Amino acid sequence: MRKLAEHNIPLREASITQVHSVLRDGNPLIVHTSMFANALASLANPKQQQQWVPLAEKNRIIGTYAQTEIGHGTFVRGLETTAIFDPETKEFVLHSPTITSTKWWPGGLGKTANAAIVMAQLYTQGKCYGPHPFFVQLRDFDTHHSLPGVILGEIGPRLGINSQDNGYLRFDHYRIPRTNMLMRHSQVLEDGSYVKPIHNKLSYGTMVWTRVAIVHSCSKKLACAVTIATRYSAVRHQSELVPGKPEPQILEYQTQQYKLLPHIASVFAILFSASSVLRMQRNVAASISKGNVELLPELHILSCAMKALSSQDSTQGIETCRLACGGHGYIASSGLPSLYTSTTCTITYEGENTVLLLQVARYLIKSYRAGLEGLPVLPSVMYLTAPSAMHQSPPLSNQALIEAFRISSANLVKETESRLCRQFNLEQNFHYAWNRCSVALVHCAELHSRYYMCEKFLSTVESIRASDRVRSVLQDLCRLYLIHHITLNQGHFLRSGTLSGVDLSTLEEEMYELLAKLRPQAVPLVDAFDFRDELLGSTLGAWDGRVYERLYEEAQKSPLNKTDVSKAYHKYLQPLMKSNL
Ligand SMILES: CC/C=C\C/C=C\C/C=C\CCCC(=O)SCCNC(=O)CCNC(=O)[C@H](O)C(C)(C)COP(=O)(O)OP(=O)(O)OC[C@H]1O[C@@H](n2cnc3c(N)ncnc32)[C@H](O)[C@@H]1OP(=O)(O)O
Ligand SMILES: Cc1cc2nc3c(=O)[nH]c(=O)nc-3n(C[C@H](O)[C@H](O)[C@H](O)COP(=O)(O)OP(=O)(O)OC[C@H]3O[C@@H](n4cnc5c(N)ncnc54)[C@H](O)[C@@H]3O)c2cc1C
Repeated sequence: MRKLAEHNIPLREASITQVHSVLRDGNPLIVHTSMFANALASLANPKQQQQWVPLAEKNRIIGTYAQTEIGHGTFVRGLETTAIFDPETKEFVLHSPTITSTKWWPGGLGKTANAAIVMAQLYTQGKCYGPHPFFVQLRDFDTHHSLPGVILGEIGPRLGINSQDNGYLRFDHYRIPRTNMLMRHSQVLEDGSYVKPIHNKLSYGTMVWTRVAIVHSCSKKLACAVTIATRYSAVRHQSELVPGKPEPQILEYQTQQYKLLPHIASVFAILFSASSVLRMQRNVAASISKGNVELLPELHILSCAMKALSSQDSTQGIETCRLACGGHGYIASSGLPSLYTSTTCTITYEGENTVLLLQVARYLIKSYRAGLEGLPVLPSVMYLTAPSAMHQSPPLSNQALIEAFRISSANLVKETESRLCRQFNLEQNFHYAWNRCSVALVHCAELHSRYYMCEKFLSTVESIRASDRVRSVLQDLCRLYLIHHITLNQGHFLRSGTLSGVDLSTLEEEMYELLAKLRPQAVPLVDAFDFRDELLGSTLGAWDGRVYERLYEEAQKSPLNKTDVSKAYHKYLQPLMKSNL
């Protein structure tokens, strides 16, 4: 918090800085500095912002975002917590009517937060208007005791991020003033009448914002992992590449280069996509302020697509980096296990990936059908029904590969839409037909998302003007990324006829050449990420390469090494050894 103040970083921008990496196993303030701060900024009206934002910025109020319940995370419309307006007292009564309505998971809720943005079903004048956000004080601001009518605690140990005190929360007819409903987009007036928003998903805005922040954070986490594994691979010597010759750096092995270099490339692909979505988010936020919500669906879909792809890629990349470090990758002091546990959760939270990809697929199918009917569609999906442009670029050039992605993606959407129609004819029910096609629909969403990411990588690299040599290295890296993802998805390109078997062999050959060409750039590339050793927190990945010394020094800090003979010897081992069991 002191660092944020020193650098004049507003609270709601903290999550896209490295500040939360200071803590190794989750940050109890991350939801306060990200979702809570953003919810106040985007869902509260100006008067409410004046009331709460300064207190949140001074950390008098520490908040969380309490939406998920034990019974429902994905299906937000299914939330059960109620907020019933009482016109007599001009208050909302918050209540948790069932066990499944217990709020479950919010970060920092267990012990840290004294307030929350609570998503609850709004009832007024006897009618339910769906989930809405409310500012709710949970603990006394001086004593930190939970308030009467509020029951809360921590949910217990998790796979990782155990310092984040994820919590549970129940309400027992807990009253809050009417003015605690966040009223920027929709309102309940004093007489209980409801004023609806200009778009009924504006109250989900904090989720959209967080998905964009997650994309950015995934590129940082993956950058940490590739830095550790690449530096280690330059220090580690093992086996013989040529019999009788000295043991080479493991980075000399082609298989090791294949494990690391595509993930170094992936850091850039995710980062450039994150920047593009962030720009769009800022534009949409500005438009919403002027009452224009036209681009909100596009932002929602793009943020779902990029959150899903980046969380999946970074998690897989981090695990590959851990495996690439052999046994030493499994030790906590390598930093890789905690990077993994703090990244794999991004696949689940803020919208489980499969669910988000199905949102993307729904948009693709709707846009494809609209395009066929000649109706207007938004820019990112115009290509689904636009004429093919495959032959305009030199064969297998970067541009041709992007076109191959585009056409294959359009082809897969077309094929899946036909399957959906056939299934609909059999089932006579759209929802059952949709479910029966959902694996294929997820593949459509993944290929569309990959196309977007590849396109952003290429266009960003080509726009670099500062240095020819930097651009040249990044061009090679981008080329490797494109070819790598084509080889991983060969079937789609063969099916669409955009690439032949011979093309794929040629590209594969080029990929192996690129691995060798980029090998000397591997260490400089990760050094350029410029992580301080303190932030990296890794015995394997420190700048000076003193891997073995650091591993040995770190082992000395193990509590078991405080004494030569442990207590357990006297208590258990010695009796066992003497027991003749
Ligand atoms: C270290 C990382 C850095 C920063 C991160 C900060 C903090 C990190 C720590 C922890 C964070 C974790 C926090 C959480 O997890 S909070 C809880 C998050 N929960 C979710 O994300 C729930 C996911 N579910 C949903 O979002 C939705 O319910 C849905 C699945 C997307 C939609 O369900 P569905 O039943 O289909 O839809 P409806 O609700 O009826 O919607 C119909 C219609 O609306 C469109 N839609 C949906 N959402 C939005 C939106 N947000 N904006 C605009 N439009 C939206 C939907 O596409 C559909 O449109 P149609 O035109 O097709 O009808
Ligand atoms: C570390 C962590 C931190 C979190 N922090 C917060 C927080 O601060 N605040 C908060 O409110 N919440 C938080 N959450 C909750 C999180 O947002 C939810 O766990 C997440 O949205 C997934 O919902 P769920 O758990 O209900 O999973 P479910 O939706 O039950 O998913 C289970 C399975 O069902 C599948 N499924 C569900 N619906 C569909 C569908 N329509 N079609 C196809 N398949 C489907 C999913 O793909 C998945 O495989 C956190 C969770 C974690 C793990």
